[in-house]
Amino acid sequence: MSSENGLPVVDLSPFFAGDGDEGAAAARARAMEAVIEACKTYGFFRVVNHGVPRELLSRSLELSAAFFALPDEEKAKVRPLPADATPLPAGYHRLPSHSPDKNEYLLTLQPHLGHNLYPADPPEFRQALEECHAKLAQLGLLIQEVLTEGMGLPPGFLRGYTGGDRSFHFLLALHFFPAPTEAAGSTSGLSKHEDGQALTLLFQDNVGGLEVLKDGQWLPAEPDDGTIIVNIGDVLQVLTNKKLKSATHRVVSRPGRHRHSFAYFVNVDSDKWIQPLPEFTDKLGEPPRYRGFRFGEYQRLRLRNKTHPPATPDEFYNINHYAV
Ligand SMILES: O=C(O)CCC(=O)C(=O)O
Ligand SMILES: [Fe+2]
Repeated sequence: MSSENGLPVVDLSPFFAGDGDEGAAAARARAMEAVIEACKTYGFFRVVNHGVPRELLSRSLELSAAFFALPDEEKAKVRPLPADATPLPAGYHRLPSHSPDKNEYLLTLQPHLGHNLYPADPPEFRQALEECHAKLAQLGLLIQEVLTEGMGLPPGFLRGYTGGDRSFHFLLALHFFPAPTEAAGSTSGLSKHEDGQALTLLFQDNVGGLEVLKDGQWLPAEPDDGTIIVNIGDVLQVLTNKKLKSATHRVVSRPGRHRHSFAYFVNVDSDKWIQPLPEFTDKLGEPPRYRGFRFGEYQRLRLRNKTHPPATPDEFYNINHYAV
């Protein structure tokens, strides 16, 4: 594992090498170990040779920037259905003006579910979004298998939480507004938070601003073209009783710079019961650090953070709601 730009870097090429490839098994074991180590210490890592074409990442970011540069009335045409009409509100969202977070985003669910609303302009955006869903879903599955094996769980175990019909994996194309000059360094593009799902895959343009909390310090997760950043979400932190870390992160906007990123969330079936697994509690003689909960309930609470933002980020719902 090398460490570049702060975050550990893991080369996934051994997982794409044929079985007959000499040394592939040993290289896979080393990569798996690097992933687990990164998830225990940072909760974040960067992947290279991940199987998602670099060209798709840059094309998607450019098309997304073209969409968000449209006048507000154009973007508003991609208006989401009411929150209770779809599992998650697919479409264009601008956060309420009193929100501490200054960003807007387009949310899409897995295209085959038929819930998505796509912008008409730019016309190529829809295809890029659909390709991102397909490729990022594959990468998500690969990383889940690596984590499953690396944590000593039976094959397919994590996929059992995330792979069912009611899994609403979602992709956010995000646009962060420039920070006002007088508030440089203080205005937040996205307040500090942990992701609520199983895993997040992220890529960004060259502006920067994503920061990860590690040992009490904010560590910049600088742009590095063609790489994808992976982070653990709350569900994996709870299942592993905090062996894997759902790290706190934020986006600090920069004066005069518009920032674009894509975040793909490997989601959990809403009816799944989430609680620390016996492998990481009873079998180790350690008490559970969380009480169990239905994932759908947590997801609803988290969604309220966006639709009804509290006055201060410290009042956001997070996984401590279930801590014991
Ligand atoms: O845009 C980024 O770099 C991070 C986005 C993020 O943390 C989120 O959407 O949860
Ligand atoms: Fe996040």
